[in-house]
Amino acid sequence: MSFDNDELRDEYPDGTVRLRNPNIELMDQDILYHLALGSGSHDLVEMFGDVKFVCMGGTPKRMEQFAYTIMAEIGHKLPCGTTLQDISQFSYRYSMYKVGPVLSISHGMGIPSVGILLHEVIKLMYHAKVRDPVFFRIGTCGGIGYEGGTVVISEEAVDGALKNALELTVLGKNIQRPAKLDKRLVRELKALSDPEDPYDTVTGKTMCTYDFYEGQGRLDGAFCDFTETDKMEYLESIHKAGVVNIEMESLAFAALTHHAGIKAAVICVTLLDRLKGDQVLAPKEVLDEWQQRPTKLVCRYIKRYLQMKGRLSLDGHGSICVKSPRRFKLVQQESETYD
Ligand SMILES: O=P(O)(O)O[C@H]1O[C@H](CO)[C@@H](O)[C@H]1O
Ligand SMILES: O=c1cc[nH]c(=O)[nH]1
Repeated sequence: MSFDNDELRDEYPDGTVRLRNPNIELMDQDILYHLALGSGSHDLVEMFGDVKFVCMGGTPKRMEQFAYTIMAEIGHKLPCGTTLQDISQFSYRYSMYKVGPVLSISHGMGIPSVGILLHEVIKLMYHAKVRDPVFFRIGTCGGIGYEGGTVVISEEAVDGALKNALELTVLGKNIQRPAKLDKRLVRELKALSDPEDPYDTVTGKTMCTYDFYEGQGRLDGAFCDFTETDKMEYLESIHKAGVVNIEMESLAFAALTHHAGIKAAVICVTLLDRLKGDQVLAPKEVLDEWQQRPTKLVCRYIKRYLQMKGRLSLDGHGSICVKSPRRFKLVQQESETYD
């Protein structure tokens, strides 16, 4: 198992995030407006320089819960009597929590929302001089041929017409950005799924649409100009083309991280099988439990990374303890044969 972004090493040997925008370094300060942060008003290196993992998901609640979960998993301690603070609370747009090397951020719904956030988080990584960050989207989706509760790791993202690129209109012209995800990261995450998990973890193509209803071929929106037969023909055709799930952010997530040279993965849980229906019918408690599933995989990955780097070790009972140099050696040996 390797955690280095080898393909990008040649381009950015020190691992820092480079912006493909010469304007930024000429600016006196850069205001990250939607994060309520700025390079002039905040010491971004001090605040974020140790970040390694950036985890994003749709809702503020999910990402707050994720922050507390990862805090317990890696044994991160807060000063006595304090709670995690939403760093971006005064943006009133996104929520952001920091737990040691992990950032947990809500991205809202859809490509425009996650796109704006990615511009600012990628710039944040640059200003903070973060090295080789790994980005995860922890989401929900509709399955194609998979029951609710299945975890899907995206191999690539495609749009509603099966194009593997994000199309943007810039200065009146259409440009395309390849929506590629890191193949090795997909394999590493898949390898962390446990045969004992009471649900399947699968990989495949993820379709990303601009809409939840008509865009995903639902018959139950406020408008619908197609028949059930049209819908089923479309869903069967994308299923045949290798699409295993549909959601609404992966295209921008894959395209913008790839353009920035950042390793990224998308892990979603299915809320229903779209070949069987349109409405999300599972009870709230079941949906809440399902949403923990992608989180578990990401926690395993982060813990494994910290173990390999000697920043975390587990005792024989799976509880977290401060590693001794000897134990670190053992962890390293185990890790080398891990993949
Ligand atoms: O659960 P999240 O991360 O919000 O993702 C999925 O859920 C939303 C639709 O309900 C869309 O944003 C879709 O991509
Ligand atoms: O069907 C679904 C479920 C969750 N999110 C989506 O975008 N689609």
